[in-house]
Amino acid sequence: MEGTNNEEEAYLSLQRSGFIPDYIHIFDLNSGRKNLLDYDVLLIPGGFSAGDYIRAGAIFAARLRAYIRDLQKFNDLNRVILGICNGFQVLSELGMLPDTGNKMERSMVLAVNESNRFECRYTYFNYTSRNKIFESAFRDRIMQVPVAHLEGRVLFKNENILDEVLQNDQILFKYTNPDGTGSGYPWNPNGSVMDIAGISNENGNVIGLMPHPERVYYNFQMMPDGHVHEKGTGEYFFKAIYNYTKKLFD
Ligand SMILES: NC(=O)CC[C@H](N)C(=O)O
Repeated sequence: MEGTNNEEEAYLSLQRSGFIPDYIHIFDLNSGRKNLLDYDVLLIPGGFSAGDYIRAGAIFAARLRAYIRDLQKFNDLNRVILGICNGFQVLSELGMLPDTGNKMERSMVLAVNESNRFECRYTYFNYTSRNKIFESAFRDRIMQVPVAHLEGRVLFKNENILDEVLQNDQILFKYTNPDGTGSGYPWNPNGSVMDIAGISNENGNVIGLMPHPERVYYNFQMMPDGHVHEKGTGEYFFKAIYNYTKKLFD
């Protein structure tokens, strides 16, 4: 969509992980030239869709709502729907995240960062979930990953939603300091509740995260921090999705 600006890194990351990617513009859906259901994975990339007017992701989500049946079908087929940064904002606007109880009701927001400014720098996350897609790639690892957003502060509509999210093991990625012993600003760049950097739906196939693994596919894109990074965080991330998706067809 107009204002998206991370599609190329996303495309290349998918391609390098084994996928055969394709760009789909919202106009391709409007004209019927492309159909979401012809694909096995949908990635909504980062950017400033519609200039972040109203709220980041709100206009993109309103326009995607025309294809909500296809998105639901995608979901029913267990196919991965991934939203990175602006894509995460879109999925939460659509009610596809955290979607506790599978009702597709909007129950979270990505509010303006507590610092009230755009935060663009490296952060770290740790992985504490048992989500089947990322379990082997990330279990007990602290990963470095960049963020770049103004509206990244995860807030749930009420305590019940947070409780359900916790019960269902939907928190995938949490910001942490580099040794995994705590967080707080600046390690949590936005003030997200429980240091949330990324979550999934109840079933685990719809995933949203604020950090950008597609910007660190290679280890030379990682910030030198005294640790040996054999691979970029993005390679682990996208290959995990590729391996999961491939299994759906085996
Ligand atoms: N990198 C991004 O996708 C940014 C998302 C959105 N424009 C924000 O600033 O919050």
